[in-house]
Amino acid sequence: MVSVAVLGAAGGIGQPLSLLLKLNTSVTKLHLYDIVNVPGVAADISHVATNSEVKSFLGPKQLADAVTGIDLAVIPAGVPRKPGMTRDDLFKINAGIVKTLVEAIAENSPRAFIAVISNPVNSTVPIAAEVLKAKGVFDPRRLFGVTTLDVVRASRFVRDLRSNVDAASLRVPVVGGHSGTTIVPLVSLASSPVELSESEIKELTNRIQFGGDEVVKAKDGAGSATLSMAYAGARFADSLIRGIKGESVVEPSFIALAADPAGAEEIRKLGAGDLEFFAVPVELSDKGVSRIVSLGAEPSAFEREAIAVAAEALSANITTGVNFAKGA
Ligand SMILES: NC(=O)C1=CN([C@@H]2O[C@H](COP(=O)(O)OP(=O)(O)OC[C@H]3O[C@@H](n4cnc5c(N)ncnc54)[C@H](O)[C@@H]3O)[C@@H](O)[C@H]2O)C=CC1
Ligand SMILES: O=C([O-])CC(=O)C(=O)O
Repeated sequence: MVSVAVLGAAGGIGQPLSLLLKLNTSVTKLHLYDIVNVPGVAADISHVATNSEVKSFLGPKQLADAVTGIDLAVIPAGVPRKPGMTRDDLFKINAGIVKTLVEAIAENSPRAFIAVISNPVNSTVPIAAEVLKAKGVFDPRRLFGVTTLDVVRASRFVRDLRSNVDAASLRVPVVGGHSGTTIVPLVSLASSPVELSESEIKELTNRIQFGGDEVVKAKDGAGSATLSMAYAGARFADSLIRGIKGESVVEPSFIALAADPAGAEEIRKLGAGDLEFFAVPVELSDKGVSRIVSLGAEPSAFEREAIAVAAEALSANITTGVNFAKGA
């Protein structure tokens, strides 16, 4: 019995993500919320022959009901990029949207897991944390920035370089944040060894860091990644759901490092310093983050340098989010 709400369900990500969640047999209730078009999306998805119940919630008056009695809220609400924009350019609009949605979750389902997709994730997750703190219900183990698309791209882009690699099973830990150089793939620590030259690793790292731009450019004004993001979001939601059901699952995610202060020490020493938030591999359970998983070995010198670069940019992004939420 797992109830999931998708907030922003009528959007480019929201629609295919909701469909994939309808196919997830662990989901028993699916609440679809948006400020436009969601009754049609919900009616359409509700005809898919799986056992879950789909309900539509339209507009701010139905927001409280949309997030009542839920175990997990997935948030892809907000505007996407157009060519020439950075993710940070989305802050002005998306910051307020995420704040409002998280306030509603805090008031109606304070124990729900929250998975934030809306960009800029490096700032929207700190906003969500501040909102939850202000409402007195912040549990760092239950708040997640969804960085799965970076992990998905890393596996797939390695496969583009080496056709003997299985993109579906290769796991590359990706740490840091979710924009440009804050995205740090640790190719040297992949789940199975990947033999690449130094220049290939540099190019691969750059491609993973700026993978979102490839899609923004190809869509030419019609938005950013939606289908691969729906896949990534559904995969992350499924990992959270498997955790809720008692399985132990490991996924990288952008979290508050307070979720596991002892486990965070390794990444702090590697360059995260005193940052409050960082993407790290986490083990999930019914409590959310059960621990930050050790990287298992030292990243390469190139990767350590990339972590230092990421930390500097992340610090500013986090402060922007915190200041917004505090009204500073
Ligand atoms: N974390 C990640 O890896 C990724 C994040 N994104 C981000 O996801 C967000 C959504 O992208 P798309 O689905 O392509 O955009 P979209 O514009 O197609 O859909 C956004 C949806 O949010 C809804 N919305 C707007 N304000 C809302 C509110 N106050 N409450 C509820 N719903 C609201 C809109 O009506 C629309 O249906 C963007 O911020 C984008 O940058 C996109 C790809 C990857
Ligand atoms: O690039 C964007 O704006 C959307 C995104 O976060 C991604 O595709 O990784």
